[in-house]
Amino acid sequence: MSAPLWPAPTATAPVTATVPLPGSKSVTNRALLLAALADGPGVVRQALRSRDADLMVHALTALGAGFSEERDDYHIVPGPVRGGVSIDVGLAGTVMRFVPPMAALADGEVRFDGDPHARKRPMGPLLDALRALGAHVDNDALPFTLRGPVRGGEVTIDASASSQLVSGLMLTGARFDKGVTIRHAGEPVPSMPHIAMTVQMLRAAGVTVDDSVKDVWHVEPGPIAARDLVVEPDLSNAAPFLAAAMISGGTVIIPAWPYETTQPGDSLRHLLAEMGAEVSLDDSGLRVTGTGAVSGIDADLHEVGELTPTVAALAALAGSPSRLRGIAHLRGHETDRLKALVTEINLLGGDAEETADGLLIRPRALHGGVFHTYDDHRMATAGAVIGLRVPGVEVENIATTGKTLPEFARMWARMLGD
Ligand SMILES: O=C(O)C1=C[C@@H](OP(=O)(O)O)[C@@H](O)[C@H](O)C1
Ligand SMILES: C=C(OP(=O)(O)O)C(=O)O
Repeated sequence: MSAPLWPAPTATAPVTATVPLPGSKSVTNRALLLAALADGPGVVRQALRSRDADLMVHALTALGAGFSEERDDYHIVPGPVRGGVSIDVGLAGTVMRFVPPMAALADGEVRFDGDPHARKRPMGPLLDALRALGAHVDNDALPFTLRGPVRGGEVTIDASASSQLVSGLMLTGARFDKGVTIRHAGEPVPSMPHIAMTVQMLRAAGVTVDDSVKDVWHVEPGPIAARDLVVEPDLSNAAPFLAAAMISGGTVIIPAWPYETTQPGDSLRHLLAEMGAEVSLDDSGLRVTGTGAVSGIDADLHEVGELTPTVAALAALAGSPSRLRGIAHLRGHETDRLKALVTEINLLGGDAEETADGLLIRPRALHGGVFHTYDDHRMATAGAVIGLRVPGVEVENIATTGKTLPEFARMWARMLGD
């Protein structure tokens, strides 16, 4: 049975809206895992509530942590890490890469599996690293069964497919007897701000991390301090809403935009300005005002790959060509995002082309049609962005936004004044 179609609303007037956003997926899932490994009970406030966050809570619960909820706050009581359990990672990169190193602390086997496409996402370098550190793992991708213990020490890993391979080892690293030293060898690691986020959150939990040498990260063994922390809004999920301001010639404000952050979504301030928006940040939040016209862009998105679907949607509506570079690793995301974006933009009459490491998108008038989403939350929001300008776009399976933003369709309607 095919997934239902969501008629994407068109913007009939300039969008003027303030859009508060739920917590960051990346901060939430790091904070939950660190809390489960901490030296006492902790609190994660304004956490994201979504499929990826739920999968993390279920995984950590299976491994022995206690969770109670109060609105969007989680109270976490760590416990000894226990084995003999099965974990569903869904399609969540943060669950499939962050939880196995923790499971290597368990007293028995832990079995991992996920959605059909999760079996295709890169896991091999992480599982090899866990083997090199002492674990037994019976496969090179999902599904696999892992048995510790891991004593820690030095390991070399090719993390060019995903920064999460490094973050995963670091997050549990302090709990290995010998800590962990990770050396990257290979093409450049993508999404470095996400590694900076890992380092920053570990340090905030009292863990000693040395990242002074390029491509080497050392995590000292020791306790992870329990914390009471507030999660920042998800800046990557701000992208489609801010794009709406640009396309419609309106203004969108995202409250509580942090002045300092490791979230890659902060780069939207520069990217959208380059594409023609007026952007300002003050105590009321981030304000983006558009003219209705979008300029094409030549951008290296290697560090901020998860912004690509929105930038590509804007590029498909732009008045000049765009070149998006440094994003070959997006082929291993929720779906092959380069292929998916080219296919769907071109099905609507656009002119997009895949390159070795990115996309070329040239201006061409688009028409309505079905925008397929491949179980990718950011493909769904990209379809919604195009639909604001192009009548008759129907996004397949808008519910896939539940991976990180279950309220997307309602928030979109509210933004448009419905
Ligand atoms: O560590 C994280 O929270 C993330 C790292 C990035 O992964 P890649 O390095 O695989 O791009 C990013 O794209 C993903 O959405 C979240
Ligand atoms: C790549 C992404 O997710 P994941 O955490 O599953 O890797 C994303 O959200 O764009």
